[in-house]
Amino acid sequence: MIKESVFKSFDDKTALENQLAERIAKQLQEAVDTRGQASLIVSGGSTPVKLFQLLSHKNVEWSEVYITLADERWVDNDSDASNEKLVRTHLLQNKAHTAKFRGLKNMFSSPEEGCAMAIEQLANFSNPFDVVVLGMGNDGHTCSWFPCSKEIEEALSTEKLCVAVNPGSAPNPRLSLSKTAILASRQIYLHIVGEKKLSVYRQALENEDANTMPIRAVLAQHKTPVDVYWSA
Ligand SMILES: O=C(O)C(O)[C@@H](O)[C@H](O)[C@H](O)COP(=O)(O)O
Repeated sequence: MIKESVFKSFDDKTALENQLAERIAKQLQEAVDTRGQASLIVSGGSTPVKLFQLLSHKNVEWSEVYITLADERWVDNDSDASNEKLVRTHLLQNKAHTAKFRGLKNMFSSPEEGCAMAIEQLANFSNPFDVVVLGMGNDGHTCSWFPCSKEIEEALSTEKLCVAVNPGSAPNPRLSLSKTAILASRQIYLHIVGEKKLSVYRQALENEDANTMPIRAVLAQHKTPVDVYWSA
């Protein structure tokens, strides 16, 4: 059993979202105050929508905040499957509309071909990243580290910041930040909601193999602080 991460439990998702948005905004502004800029890595999926909306209203010097994605589906940016579209619709609004968003999807026809250009997009981001917000799937994936993909070992071992992934169990080829990129951060949050995800999270703590339970690559490490925010 690993115990490196901090587990915060909330009775309802609204309380979780309010506290997490407050904490992220504070950390971003502290980064701007201390180092002149901040970086925020966010995930797609359905879980973070309300969190994005709350964050977009926070008082942060957003024009000094660089934002990118933990992973992206290789679809057009106006597709409903696009994580960039999700971020543009819910996060880059209100006070946050001045943030410097750098997407991972580009004009290349596959994530394999687009990988180098996506890495270039990260050149201005502070190293380490200030805040990373991850989600988790019911198969234990985070980012696009799918246990079913042939690229899983590469995603968890490459020194490169991005990796192309072709998941067998989920639609669309993807481009994902690698484990190396994600762990090069000051703070990681894992944002999960519901009993099913709580049980997957518990399984990940017990399962010794990160290739079959990739979220473990984030949970079972001592380098970067991870706070797990869970609500029923
Ligand atoms: O683009 C994506 O799909 C992701 O970034 C992915 O890692 C996501 O965070 C989980 O699959 C959880 O997704 P839900 O929030 O929809 O459960």
